[in-house]
Amino acid sequence: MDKKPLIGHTETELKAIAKELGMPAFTGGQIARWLYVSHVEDIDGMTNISKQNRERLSEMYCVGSAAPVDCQRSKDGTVKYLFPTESGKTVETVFIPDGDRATLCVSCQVGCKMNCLFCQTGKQGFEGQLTVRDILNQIYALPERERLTNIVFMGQGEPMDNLDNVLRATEILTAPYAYAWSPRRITVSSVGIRGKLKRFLDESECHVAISLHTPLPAQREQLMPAEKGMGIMEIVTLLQDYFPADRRVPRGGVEGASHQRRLTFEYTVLGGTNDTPTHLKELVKLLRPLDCRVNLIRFHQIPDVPLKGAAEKQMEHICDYLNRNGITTTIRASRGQDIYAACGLLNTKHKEEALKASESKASEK
Ligand SMILES: C[S@@+](CC[C@H](N)C(=O)[O-])C[C@H]1O[C@@H](n2cnc3c(N)ncnc32)[C@H](O)[C@@H]1O
Ligand code: SF4
Repeated sequence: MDKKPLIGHTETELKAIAKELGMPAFTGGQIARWLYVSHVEDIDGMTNISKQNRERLSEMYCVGSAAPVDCQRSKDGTVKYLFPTESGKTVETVFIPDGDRATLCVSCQVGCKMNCLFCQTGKQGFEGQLTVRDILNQIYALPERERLTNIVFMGQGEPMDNLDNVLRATEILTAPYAYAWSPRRITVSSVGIRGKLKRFLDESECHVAISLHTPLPAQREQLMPAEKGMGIMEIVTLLQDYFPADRRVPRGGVEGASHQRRLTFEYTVLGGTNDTPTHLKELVKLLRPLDCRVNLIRFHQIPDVPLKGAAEKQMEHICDYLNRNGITTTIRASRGQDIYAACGLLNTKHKEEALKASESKASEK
């Protein structure tokens, strides 16, 4: 029987495991700290637990961390890792240092069901959910772990489609006994899924990002089939209950001074597709009732997709227009261009190489 990983369990669950194995419940608390504070590599390293109890624990459990199996380094310092999952697949995680900040872009699924036209992970299709251990291992086994200041769920997969595990992972990241991060250092990005988005808004304190990409529902449906399940109008109506416009910091106030939860809309600018004057006007109309900001993203070209990015001047024009019309907007710095930091590409390369290797092995036989 394979040993079960301890990473991914909350303190309460670890106490239950300890009790089940005939140990005092507080041993579960000690295990939680060895895992999420000390990041031990094996159970033997939990030295304030008796040798006998460590041996008992080791009969059924292991720590469960696994180092990345591949990585690509950009000349701008961005590093893209490929982490193994419990189910034997791989997912991407991108480390993005930026002055005194360092953001980790984590994955929550292997592939994705949402099939957005512009996304390489969407092309991959859905191959499975990440477990809580898989999500946390991207942090636990990250070589730059101690430098992290922010985490964004903007890697592979749709967080609302693996909500229980995403909530459990963020619970451990923010729990005082574990990572003790403020939820304001974590952003969860979603296309919006009916029922799940509301549950997330009610049960989490983390920042929210919504992938918008066009204010026109019919066009959004073409770019993002998830629009059929929960349309952008319904998303905005729901968000008004949590981020009403009158919550905004008044002009002249210090933006970001309040430690409120933040709502951001992500808008990948596609030249000639979602950057016309009509789009800009509709964007302002759509977002006016909300206390939100917009993040303009440069499109990372992916193979066989007839979409293109926009020129730098056009990105700046959109940014100015939205800001002039009262929507706080920024352009996301493009990082790791030389290593294809756009999600999905390292995983695809890894799979193609594995396929080639197995084909050439087969032809040798
Ligand atoms: C990969 S998704 C993961 C989180 C979630 N599934 C979502 O769509 O919000 C994170 C962001 O990357 C954007 N994205 C996907 N493919 C892209 C590409 N080729 N170029 C630029 N942005 C892209 C998505 O639109 C989304 O805003
Ligand atoms: S953009 Fe997000 S939701 Fe759409 S296919 Fe990619 S990962 Fe899935």
